[in-house]
Amino acid sequence: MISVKVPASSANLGAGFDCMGVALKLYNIIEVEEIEKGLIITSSPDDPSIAKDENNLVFKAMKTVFDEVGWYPRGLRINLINEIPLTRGLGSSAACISGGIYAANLLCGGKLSEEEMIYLAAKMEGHPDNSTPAMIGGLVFAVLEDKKVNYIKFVVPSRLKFAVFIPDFQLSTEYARNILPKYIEFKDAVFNIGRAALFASAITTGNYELLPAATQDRLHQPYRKKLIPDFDKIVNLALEAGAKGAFLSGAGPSIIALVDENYEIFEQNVKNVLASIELSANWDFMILEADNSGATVFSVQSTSLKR
Ligand SMILES: Nc1ncnc2c1ncn2[C@@H]1O[C@H](COP(=O)(O)OP(=O)(O)O)[C@@H](O)[C@H]1O
Ligand SMILES: N[C@@H](CCOP(=O)(O)O)C(=O)O
Repeated sequence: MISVKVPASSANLGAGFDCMGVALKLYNIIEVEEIEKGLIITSSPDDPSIAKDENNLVFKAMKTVFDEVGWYPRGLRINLINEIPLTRGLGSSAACISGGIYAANLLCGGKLSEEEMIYLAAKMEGHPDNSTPAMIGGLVFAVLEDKKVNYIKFVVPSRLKFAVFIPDFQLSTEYARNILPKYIEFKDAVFNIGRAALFASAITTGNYELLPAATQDRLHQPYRKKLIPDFDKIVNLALEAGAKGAFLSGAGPSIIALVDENYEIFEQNVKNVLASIELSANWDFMILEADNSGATVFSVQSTSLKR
């Protein structure tokens, strides 16, 4: 049995739609084992949206590796231990895809390079900003090309924290992508380009005072916030509590805020306000650090199956 640990991820990071994302210390564990025959899939906690057949996202990701290398197990047992909330904008799908590809590559003897795995995952997900940090960790600037992903990984210092606000309702990424406009005004494109560049410079040089300006967006949040009634209240709450920027996590509905070393004061301020304001949904709140490792082998136990 091979066990792989794969992190959650928060994509876009404000202005960097489809090209910036960070891995977070919140994990799924994917356990895989070759068996004599058949496909057995279990998950905990179980969730009706998690398929237990060949439609399962982890299995589909594993199959892309088997198809790529031309090797197939006789049968497969997959056990999923899920900490990443599903369909909340925290990269649960990317964790399945990158974790499944990473696990399958281990199962077939490591035939794919890291670059090939990164590309396979981004191609399957459709954008590289979740799957790449889920695979390699860190805060990643990434662009999906025809046959590869061009990326830079930045190792995030522990002084930068990520406050995550998670509501009790789901918003599928597919739906949240379909509502985006096909065309935007030139000035909105220019607005985002500048802030994405400013974000990359501010985060890598530690100029966190620039982050509130650098995390503003006109490409996706103005459209998606209409689906999240408490969006403005939560963003303003975080900024007033001292966050260095607050914005939609991925396609939402979760909201994420950047917090520096004064995070304990921030946390207390947020908890006080969350308990007192009227909101349309119940919101969980946690402060996470960035994960700088990505998908890793959690454990390997020798399998009983002899070829
Ligand atoms: N642990 C999991 N096991 C199997 N499938 C999963 C798991 N987590 C997510 N998925 C699949 O991914 C879908 C959610 O993907 P998506 O809408 O992109 O949400 P997110 O913002 O969490 O990535 C779920 O409906 C399910 O099909
Ligand atoms: N760039 C994507 C990111 C989706 O992230 P997820 O965690 O919500 O799947 C988008 O904004 O659609």
